[in-house]
Amino acid sequence: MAPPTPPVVNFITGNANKLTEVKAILEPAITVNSQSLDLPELQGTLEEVTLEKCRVAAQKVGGPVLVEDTCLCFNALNGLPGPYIKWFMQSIGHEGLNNLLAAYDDKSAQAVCTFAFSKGPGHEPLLFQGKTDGKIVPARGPTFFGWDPIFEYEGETYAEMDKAKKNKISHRYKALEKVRVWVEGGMNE
Ligand SMILES: O=c1nc[nH]c2c1ncn2[C@H]1C[C@H](O)[C@@H](COP(=O)(O)OP(=O)(O)OP(=O)(O)O)O1
Ligand SMILES: [Mg+2]
Repeated sequence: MAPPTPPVVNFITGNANKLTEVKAILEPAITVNSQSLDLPELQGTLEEVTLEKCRVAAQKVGGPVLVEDTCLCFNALNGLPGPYIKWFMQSIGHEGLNNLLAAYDDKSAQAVCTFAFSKGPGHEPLLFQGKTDGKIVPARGPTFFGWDPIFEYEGETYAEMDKAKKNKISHRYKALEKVRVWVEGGMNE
């Protein structure tokens, strides 16, 4: 008998680094197809931002979609920049993000990944969240993925870390574990 075909998800993102990690974590158990769409992102809580992103993606694609929104939350700033980290990264960069915490002793932060899956237009998305605690440090390591160089976990920044290691402890890995269990369990609501 032929082996069963793995389930397929359609991951919508404009970020090639995210796609690489999602494939590295889920495949071969789950096949990851992808479409690159630049989705508008609302203001609000991380859950609201991700839910709306997923509704819009389902509408545009006209079928089942998986999307993800990533937040970097500084504890001293009550969770900011949070879902706005992309704009902070683009405008003030690694050094500016460190400077935001200069007035505080508490440099602790949380990386949060929220995936949302919708069966298609009009179907309310389901959320899957993963969090990893770390701290904000001056940049160390290669600079090709976002804030990886300033997020330190157990003595190493995400950027210094071996990719395979990041994909075993990251916010994205923890969220995708929940996605995987749900997909392999038959994707019931
Ligand atoms: O593991 C990560 N390590 C370092 N940086 C990261 C990571 N994951 C996302 N990032 C960056 C990308 C973007 O600057 C912001 C999240 O914004 P976010 O809207 O989720 O990502 P995006 O707009 O690049 O892609 P998408 O098309 O999926 O919305 O944090
Ligand atoms: Mg985005």
